[in-house]
Amino acid sequence: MLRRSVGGRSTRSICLVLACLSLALHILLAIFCLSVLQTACVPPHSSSSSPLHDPGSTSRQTKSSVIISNGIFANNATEWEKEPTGDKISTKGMREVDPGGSKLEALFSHPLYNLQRPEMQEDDWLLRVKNSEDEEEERDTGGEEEEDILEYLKTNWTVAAETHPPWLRFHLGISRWELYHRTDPLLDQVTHYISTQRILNVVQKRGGTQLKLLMSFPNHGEALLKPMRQTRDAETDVNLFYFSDFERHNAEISAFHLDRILGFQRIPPVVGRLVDVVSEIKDVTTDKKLLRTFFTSPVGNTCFYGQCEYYCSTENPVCGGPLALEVSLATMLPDLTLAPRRSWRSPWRRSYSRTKLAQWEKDPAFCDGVKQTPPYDEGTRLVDLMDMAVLDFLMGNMDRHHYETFEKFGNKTFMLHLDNGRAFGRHSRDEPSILAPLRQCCRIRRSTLLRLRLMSRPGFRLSDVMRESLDRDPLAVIQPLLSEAHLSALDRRLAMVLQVLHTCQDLHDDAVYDDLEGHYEEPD
Ligand SMILES: Nc1ncnc2c1ncn2[C@@H]1O[C@H](COP(=O)(O)OP(=O)(O)OP(=O)(O)O)[C@@H](O)[C@H]1O
Ligand SMILES: [Mn+2]
Repeated sequence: MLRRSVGGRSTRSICLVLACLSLALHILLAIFCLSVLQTACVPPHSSSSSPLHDPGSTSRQTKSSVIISNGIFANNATEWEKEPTGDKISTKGMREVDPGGSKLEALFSHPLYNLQRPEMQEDDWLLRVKNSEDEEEERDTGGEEEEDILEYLKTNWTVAAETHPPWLRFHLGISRWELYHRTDPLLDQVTHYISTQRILNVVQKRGGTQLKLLMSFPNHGEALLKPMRQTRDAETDVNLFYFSDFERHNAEISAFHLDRILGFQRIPPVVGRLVDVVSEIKDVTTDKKLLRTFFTSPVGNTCFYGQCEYYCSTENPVCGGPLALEVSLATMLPDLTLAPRRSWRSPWRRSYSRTKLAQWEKDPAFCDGVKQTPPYDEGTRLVDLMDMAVLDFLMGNMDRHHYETFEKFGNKTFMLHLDNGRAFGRHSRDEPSILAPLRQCCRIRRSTLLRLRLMSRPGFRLSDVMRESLDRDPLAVIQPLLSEAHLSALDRRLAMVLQVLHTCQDLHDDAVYDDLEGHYEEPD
């Protein structure tokens, strides 16, 4: 009996020990599984989640890279050079895309987006830190309006760069080849600055045809405001000519994101903001002509219309709801007194007439003449035009009558893609005539071609990376900046661009302008 009870107790304790052991093993197993799962969920580049920040990108150079002839260059690009059309591209030489991860990060981590910059010479920067001689000169030439800014620059350009306000660092970072470096964290700071800083003053901006406001912030920062006039989904009326269409604030924002995704960096940073039409415009403006146009609508919304050529009337008011108004804010470029710009008429400019056709619409060989005409006869200007045609076709922008360049750089520089307000008007129709430059010239930068092909692949799909990029804009919490219909139009149009390029490559040996030729640098 005693023995049985002793035997029973020891069996019970053995069972207890076994149970504890099994429990401990299960807990260990659970901890292990959790940690493995968690690791699998961490995106390939852990990052800050701030808008537009490009994680893991603060270092400007990648390990294996090619230096290229006209200024730009790539890693392991040769793998790509041999590839035919988008759908046939192999994954050779490509970073694996984590199916659950960020496609935008995967795109921006790709070697084609981490091309090594050429070494910058002093005169490749638009502005330079000043010395006392420059200051003297400026005192003599500056206009009254600019004096404040010049005074500010004079006293600040010599101090440590970190103390410069973001807008000034943006200006100081403009180079011969691009407006900003895509991986520069400054981009985040400048958009954050203009989307959050107190608005000190508002005046109407002259030039152009539609209402635009110039907003001033502390530390002399400035931004160009375009207001929301219609809902995101409102498609342009089919009976409206391109030159009568409303400008859209979300088009300005989306164009900036698209330009950056295409790898161009030719549009100044644009960000959305919700402004209070009374406390942030009416109460602070010193523009009496603007102030006179404020009124309260029948439903109690505060509205205004300003003074301009198109749509500045009581019938076309810009209204808060009742006070909040969605706007786009574009970072201002350096003042023209500091960095004069040249405006160029686009060879493929439309006629801006209801009845007349432009020369390029009548002459299929139009490009032959353009190719022989300066500045398109040498350097990268012609391929820059092609890049712009691709950008405009993707976003349906028919309003590219002019483009600008910085005078300082002569013809050896990039083209600014300003004024994108008439883009993204229609998603249900594509406008093939915007691709006329590409179709007629059959010329494209290799780096552009390869990036376009990359974005036609599911892992880097253009609509997906655009959606993700636009989601980082402050206005995305109200409503996505572009509707799904506009996003899928991007994919459809990209396929059309690639088709045109495919045909070009079949017909012409010189269709691809090789900006990626060069020698590999061994990883260090
Ligand atoms: N970010 C910017 N920084 C400095 N200047 C700018 C900026 N954006 C536009 N501008 C200047 O302001 C002018 C007018 O801007 P924009 O072209 O956007 O206006 P618009 O009313 O749409 O013009 P248009 O009627 O000619 O199409 C431009 O030609 C350009 O020179
Ligand atoms: Mn315009």
